[in-house]
Amino acid sequence: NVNIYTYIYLSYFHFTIFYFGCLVVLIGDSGVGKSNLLSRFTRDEFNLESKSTIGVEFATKSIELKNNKIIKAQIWDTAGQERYRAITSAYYRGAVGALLVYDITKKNSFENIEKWLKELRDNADSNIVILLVGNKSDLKHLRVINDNDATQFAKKEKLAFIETSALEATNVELAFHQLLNG
Ligand SMILES: Nc1nc2c(ncn2[C@@H]2O[C@H](COP(=O)(O)OP(=O)(O)OP(=O)(O)O)[C@@H](O)[C@H]2O)c(=O)[nH]1
Repeated sequence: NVNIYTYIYLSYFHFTIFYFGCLVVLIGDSGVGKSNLLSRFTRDEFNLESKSTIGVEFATKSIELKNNKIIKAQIWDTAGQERYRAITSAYYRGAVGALLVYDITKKNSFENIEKWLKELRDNADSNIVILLVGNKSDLKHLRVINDNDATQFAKKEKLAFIETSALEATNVELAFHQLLNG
């Protein structure tokens, strides 16, 4: 039971994909740092007390690819909270890439990657490029997921893998570029 406002909302987003071309989605548990990866990449901003995303937020940025082509990437930050699942899964369609994010200090967020990956594979186009991202690499003393476990998992699932810190701006640019360069 989708109401008329939801239809208008969805049509608007689908129009913007058509207009901007390259859609990337950020996926993962609530609190892993998706909103901050987006703000670091698009505005070079970090927010220590960022609020939970409601539904979907987006930002755009022009990126120069390896082949010198300049594309305008539209990046959607989807809410990690369970209650928004019904809205966000509709947005996977049409995405060329996905950053699948967990927090290196939260075991649950890594265990849930399997669930996110399934949701992504069930809803997204089959040729979508997926990058596994271990965020908050600055919190070395709180690390519970070592990069070996993540590398193993990524290999098994045929994903690329990178660790980032939105706080220290480590590998954030690289992650988006790697994703869009395919
Ligand atoms: N130390 C550290 N903290 C981070 C980093 N990235 C995000 N945070 C913090 O983690 C908390 C959650 O970040 P958000 O970006 O709001 O997380 P989110 O995944 O967008 O959460 P939802 O919108 O609920 O899905 C905030 O307090 C951020 O300041 C990072 O790289 N290092």
